[in-house]
Order: sequence, then structure tokens, then C-alpha cells
Amino acid sequence: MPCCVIRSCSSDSRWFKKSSGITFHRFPKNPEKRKAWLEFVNRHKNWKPSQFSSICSKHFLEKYIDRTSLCLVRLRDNAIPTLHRFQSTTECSCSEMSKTLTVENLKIVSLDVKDVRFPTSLQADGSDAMHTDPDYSCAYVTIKLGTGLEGYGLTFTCGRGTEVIVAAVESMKNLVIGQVVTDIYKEFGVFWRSLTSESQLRWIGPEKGVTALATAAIINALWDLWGKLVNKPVWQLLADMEPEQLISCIDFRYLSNVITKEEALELLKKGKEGREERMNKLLEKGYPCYTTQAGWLGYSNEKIQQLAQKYMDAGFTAFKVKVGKNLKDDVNRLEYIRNVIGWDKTLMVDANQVWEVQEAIDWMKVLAPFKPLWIEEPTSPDDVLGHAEIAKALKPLGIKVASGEMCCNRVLFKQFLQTDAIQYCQIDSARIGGVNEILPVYLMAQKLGVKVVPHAGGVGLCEMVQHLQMWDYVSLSGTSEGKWVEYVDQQHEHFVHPTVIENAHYMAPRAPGYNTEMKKEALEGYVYPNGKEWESMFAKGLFSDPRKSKK
Ligand SMILES: C[C@H](O)[C@@H](O)[C@@H](O)[C@H](O)C(=O)O
Repeated sequence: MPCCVIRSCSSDSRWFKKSSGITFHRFPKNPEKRKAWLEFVNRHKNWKPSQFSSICSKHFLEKYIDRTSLCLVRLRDNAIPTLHRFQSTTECSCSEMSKTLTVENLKIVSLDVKDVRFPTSLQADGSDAMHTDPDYSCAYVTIKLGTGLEGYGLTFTCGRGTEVIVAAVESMKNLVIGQVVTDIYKEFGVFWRSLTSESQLRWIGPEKGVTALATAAIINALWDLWGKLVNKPVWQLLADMEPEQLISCIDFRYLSNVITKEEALELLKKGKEGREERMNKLLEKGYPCYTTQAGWLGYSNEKIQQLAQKYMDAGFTAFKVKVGKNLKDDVNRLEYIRNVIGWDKTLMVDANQVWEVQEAIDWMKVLAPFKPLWIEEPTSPDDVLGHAEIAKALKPLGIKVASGEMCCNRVLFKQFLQTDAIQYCQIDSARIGGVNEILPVYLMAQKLGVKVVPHAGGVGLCEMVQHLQMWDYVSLSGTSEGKWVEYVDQQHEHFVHPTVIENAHYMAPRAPGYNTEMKKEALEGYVYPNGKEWESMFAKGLFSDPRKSKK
């Protein structure tokens, strides 16, 4: 199965249907012609084409292509490739790609990672029963190509520990630097596995915890870069892919008892029906969201009431509230919020893993009169059977179970979905190993009929995850009925292309990439612990300076 040997071209016979008109042509045997082809390919001097090496028809003028035979497209004898040496016609139209690209400048020349923290604990923004004082933070990765083009990716953290992710990214650097990005994108699933299954590094995972978070930051940066190279927002890049190409981004290892590549391919092909209409609707109306901004646990009831009103006025119809610390307080809080939003709006509650299984059931029975749609993370994020037990017990009360923001990988997601342990699947754009590992979770959820309602309570999570849900809407599940993307109104001002919300809908991003680039001033201010803002907060005594406490 050939793929085109031109380095900036993504043509691969596995991704293109015959009807696409793209054909693949082997190197001529005639030494002179062969030399002309090799000059065009412009690989290093020892590179030799194998008997299967091919160049695709996109690189030949039409006059060189002989389409007279009904079953075979041939090249004419004098055919020499001359077109699009540095550009793939199906995908690359941005100014970056029209610069003269060589293998050298498509290489990844550097990978930088920063520890960026915001002092959200000062206002209890983002607080819940388990994470009582989070400082919204991230490990922020910048991947640079020889052209100078940069891709940005991040993984969300709560403050302390970000330095550990930074160290893990540093340990993975050598697996990334020096790679030619277009080679990565040709077999992205294979590259993904090379990061997550490195023979020594995998021991400290495997595929979970710190290494998975570090993988997510790197992978997210590569998707941002890909979007920029082809001049598309990531949701559209995904939505425009042929099913075969999308499948090539996925590592299906350990999933075949629930979904095979062939089944995934069928789902994606089916998902294409009605795609244009949905794309137009998305561009016009956006994708619905709910907000958690009125419901952080550290907020007073007055603040909750005031914020709930603010978001009601902005058109929100679904609200999530934190619970789980004290039952009496929870009853009080839910009363407050129902008073503002009324009973026709949707209410969700989230315990962030604080309960034992039976405790979750008992607690939720008391909160049931407030008609919550779901209880989120009632118990340990690893306890599949515990969630299933809770779901079964709460079903007669009309309360569903949601989880996923701390689900460690696709295999655990598989079990949650297989056992009906969750009725709402909360993928997180930075928790499992980035886009490539999230795609099969969407596919499994689609096959098993479970709604995906992404988690986004953290830095940059709204920016990224909107793309995935929009792709799902346009090209997989085809519906947003009864689904939302979470929206929290924090730290957006630090992004070059922040999310845009209108009438409680995420508007489809238009900028190329994954919306992950942070503003220069944000990095100058909040890189930890040397950023200007941090220096000033240490000086005011708001936080203790870790550099001093180490002495
Ligand atoms: C510490 C964080 O804010 C969490 O509370 C947050 O991600 C939350 O679980 C959510 O669902 O948004």
C-alpha cells in the first residue's frame, strides 16, 4: 500500500478512495528519468527508492497522466513530477506551507516546556470538595519547526506538581525533536505509540498519570501545529479527514473486544451523512454549553446566586454545582440555585470523588428532590464497578452518573462504557494522551450509545475540547441533542484566540490550530516561580516563595 514519498505530501493510498482520483506511480527504471524524479524528491544523497516507492498524481501535470484506460491510470513515458514539492494540494494552503519547505525546515527543531500557574486559590475559583484550593495551572509546550512555525499544547494541573509534568515532558523531548512533522502525521497512531510505549519510560505509567499528562501536552501541540500547517481549526481538520486517515491517528491496542478498526471506519463513514448541513448549522449557531462558574464549592451562597443570575441572563439553561463536603450545606446550596434558575433548567452536581460507593447512593437520595440530571465523579475515578453500582441504585430516581475527567486512559473508558457505569462520558482534552487517544473514546461511546459531554474546568480546556465535540457533531454522532460542553469563565484572557461564547453556545473557532497559544504577557507574568506577577505576589506575602522555602 503506497504512500507518496514527497515529504510534505500526506497522500497515502489507505486514506484515499479510488473516487478521489489520486493515483500512485512507481519510480521509472530508466536511469535518466529516475534521476529527474530523484532530483524532485530531494531527499538525502543516500536515499534510494524501493521497488514500491511511489509519487502520487498530485505532483504531475495533467498532460503527463494517461486516463484512457478504463481500469488503470498510467503515467506517460515522459512524465516528470514538477508540482507541489513542498505542499500537499488536498490540505496545505496556508502561507507557511507556501514558503519554500524542505525536509530540514519541516523538522522539529525544538520543544520547550513551561510551568505556568494562575493564583485562582485566592478567590476559591475552581474549588471543589476534593481540590479545595486549586491554582489553575498548566505545563505549556511549544514545538518549533525549522520554518519557525510553532505549535502550542498544554495539560491542566492544579498548581503543585506542575513541575513534575514539566520534568516528564523533558524526558520525552528526544522522542520528538528531529522528527519530520509530515512523517508524524502520515502515521500519527504509530508515533503516538512510540511516545506512550517507549520501552523504559513506559514503566512509570504505563499510559496513565504523569506520563499521560505529559504526552497530552506534546500531542496537543502537534495538533495545533498540524492545524496551522493546513490552515484549519482542528475541529475542521478532523471533520475534513477521510475516515481512513482519521483511523490512522489511533492506536487500537487493547480495544478490539469493543471496537475494531473496521467498525470504527463504518461509524465514521456513516457519520459523514448530512455533514454539510451540520457544518453550516455549527458555524451559524455554535455548540451548546453548560456552566460550572456559578457552582464552585468555596463560593458563598450569595455569590452562587448572583453568578447563577448572571449566566441565566446570558442565556444559559444548564448549571453545575459542586457538592460532597457537607450534606446540610449541599441541600442549602441546591435550594439557593433552584430558587434562581427555577425547575425548568438543567442542574448537574459534582462530588469530585469524595464518597464511598454506598455513601454516594445515600447522599444522592437526599439531593434527589432537587432533580439533578447527573452526579459527577461520585467515587474513585478508577472504580468502574462502584460507578455501575451507583448508577443502578440511582436509576429509579432519574439520576445518571457522569465521569471521565480523571479517567486515566482509553482502556478504562472502555470498561466504564461497556458496563453502563456512566451514562455521560466526560472526556478531557488534556487528561488521557491527547487527541489521538480521545478519538477512540468517542468512537466507543458512539458504538455503545453513551453521550459524550466533555469536561472543561481548567486552564485551556474549553479552548481545546470545543474542537473535539464539534468534530463529533459534524462527522461522528451527528447530534448535539441532550449534550453540552462544560464552560468555565476563567483565564480565557490569557489566550491569543480565546473561546467565544454567544447565547450559551461555543462558537466554532475560525483560527487555524487548536486555540492553545498563550499571550506573551501571560507567560511573562505567570511562569512559575519567576514570572513578574508571581514575584509581586511573593513580595506581598500572598504566597510563599518556593525558592526561599527550599533553603
Ligand atoms: C479543580 C477543578 O476546578 C475541578 O473542580 C473541575 O475540573 C471540575 O471537576 C469540573 O468538572 O469542572
